[in-house]
Amino acid sequence: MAEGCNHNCSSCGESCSSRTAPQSLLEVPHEGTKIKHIIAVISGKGGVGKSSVTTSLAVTLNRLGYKTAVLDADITGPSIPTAFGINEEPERGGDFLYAVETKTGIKMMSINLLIEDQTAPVIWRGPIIAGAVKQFYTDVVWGDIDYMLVDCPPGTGDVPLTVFQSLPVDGAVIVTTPQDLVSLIVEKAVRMADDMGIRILGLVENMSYFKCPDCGKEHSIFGESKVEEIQDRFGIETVVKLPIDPALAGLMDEGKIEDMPESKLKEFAQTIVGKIG
Ligand SMILES: Nc1ncnc2c1ncn2[C@@H]1O[C@H](COP(=O)(O)OP(=O)(O)OP(=O)(O)O)[C@@H](O)[C@H]1O
Repeated sequence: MAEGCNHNCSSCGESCSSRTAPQSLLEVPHEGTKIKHIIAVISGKGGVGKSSVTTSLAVTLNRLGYKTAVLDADITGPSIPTAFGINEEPERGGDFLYAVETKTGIKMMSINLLIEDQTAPVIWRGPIIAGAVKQFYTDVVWGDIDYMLVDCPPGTGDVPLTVFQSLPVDGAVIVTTPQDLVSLIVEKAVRMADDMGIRILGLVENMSYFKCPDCGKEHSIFGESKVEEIQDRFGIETVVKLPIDPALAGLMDEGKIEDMPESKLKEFAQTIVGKIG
């Protein structure tokens, strides 16, 4: 048994013959950070509107009265600061950073706030990227947060894996679009979460339909919705279909996502909050 053993194997890194539990890989946040719940936002593939959904969900949770934060873990394609219209450098204090605050009080951290030229590509290998994501959790003072949303890069690579292993994630929201391959793509995301012991809180089918502003008829631009099929197949109870909304895309581009009108995400957010408890 290791010297000074406190019998808590999960927090001990010693290679010890008396080990009764594996070492926890969970990172420890800064002492100035108190986060109650963490939700990872994932997608099987890129361009489905994951960042758009993350920021809209953050705005919705914030409006519901929860202290909300967004950790932009999409290191090579960060778009969270743009959506909030923020390009200020975070305040530094010793060897840590303070999360920046949007105009409505959402806390945020992104690699784009730390690089001088925001158009320069971040060309880092997987382990460095994963390290940066961990540091956004450990070396950033987030303050008191009810819900932190983690915008993961698309796919099932290093970063979602790091987020699931290193952060105390309560569950994941999967973002998808209606298309033939969606079932396969969602299955990958569901299985990754399952394998890591992370529960799926809900599924967002983004750009599900377009509602004609003249006649009100709904058109399935990218194909028929696959939501019901996915619900049955994977047992995901909470789903929402979001329309193609050019005005929302405009708000994202202009950095005014906080001016978005109330959306179907409100009910969705209330349901997942109820699930987390
Ligand atoms: N419901 C929507 N209606 C109209 N445009 C949308 C909608 N959702 C997202 N978009 C637009 O689609 C583009 C891609 O969205 P976004 O950046 O959120 O995707 P993403 O899944 O995060 O991409 P990636 O994973 O590749 O970083 C953006 O220009 C965004 O404004």
